[in-house]
Amino acid sequence: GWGYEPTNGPDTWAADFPLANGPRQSPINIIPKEAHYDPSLKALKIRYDPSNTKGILNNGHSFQVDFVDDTDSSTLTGGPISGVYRLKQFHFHWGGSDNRGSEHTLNGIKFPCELHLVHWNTKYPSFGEAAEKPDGLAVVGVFLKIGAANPRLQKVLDALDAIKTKGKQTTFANFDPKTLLPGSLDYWTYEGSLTTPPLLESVTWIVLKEPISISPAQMAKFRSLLFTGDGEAPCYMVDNYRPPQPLKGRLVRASFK
Ligand SMILES: NS(=O)(=O)c1ccc(O)c(NC(=O)NCCCCO)c1
Ligand SMILES: [Zn+2]
Repeated sequence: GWGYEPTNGPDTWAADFPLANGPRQSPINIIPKEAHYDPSLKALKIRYDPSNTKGILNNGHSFQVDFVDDTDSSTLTGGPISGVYRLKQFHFHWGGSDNRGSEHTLNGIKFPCELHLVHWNTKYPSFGEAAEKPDGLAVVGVFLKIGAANPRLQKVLDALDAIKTKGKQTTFANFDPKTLLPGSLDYWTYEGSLTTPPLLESVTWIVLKEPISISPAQMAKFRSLLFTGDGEAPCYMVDNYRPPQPLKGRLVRASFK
C-alpha cells in the first residue's frame, strides 16, 4: 500500500490515486506577500468538548486522536466556512530531523512538524460522505517549531508508548485540543485536498500563522513510533509528509493584514 518510502511515497501515488495531479491538491507553499487580505473573512470559532475524546491510534501513516462526532459538541464555525463542521480527529506530520516534517511551507521553509485538526460539514450525514464533497471538510493546520518543551503535548506524548506499532490503539480521554492552539487565530485559507491518499479535493484549508512550540526531546518521541506492525521489520515513523503541490491558479486569502 501507499506510504512515505521511496517505493511507495508521494511521487508514486498518482499511479493508484489519479487525483494526485488534480487542480486543488494539498499541501502548498504559502507565500505571505502573495496572499490576499480578505476583510470579509470571519474570525474562527472553535468550541471543543474534551469529553468527546475517544481514543488514540497508530494508523501506520501517523497517529491520530479520535473524537465522538455524533453531536455538535465539538465544532468549527466562522472563518472562511459556512455552516457547522464537527471535529473528527487530529493528527501530525513530522520529519526525521528538525529541518523538515511540515506539509505546508512558508516562503519555502519547512517546519519540523505540523498538526491537522480534521472537521466535516454537518450538511452531510457522515465524514465519509463529506470527504467526497468539494465543501465537505475543513482542516486547521498548525505549525510546530523547535523551542521549549510544550506541556500541552505531554499527555499525547505519554500515550505513544502504548501505540508504537501500526494498528495499535489505546483509550485516551478528556483531552481538549483547543489547548494545542496558539494565542492568535490569524490564518491563511485556500481550497485544497487531503494530503494523503485518496487525496480527495474536499478540504477548505485553514493554516494558522502562529506556530506552537515543541522541544527536541518531544520530537524524538514522535520519531520513536513505527510505520510497521508487530512482527514486521521495524521502520521508524518519520518523514510522513507530502511536499507542496502546484497552486494551479488558486488564491490564498489571509484573515489578517
Ligand atoms: N492530512 S489531512 O489532509 O489532514 C487528512 C485528513 C483526513 C483524512 O482522512 C486523511 N486521509 C485519510 O484518511 N486517508 C485514508 C487512510 C489514512 C490512514 O487512516 C488526511
Ligand atoms: Zn494531515
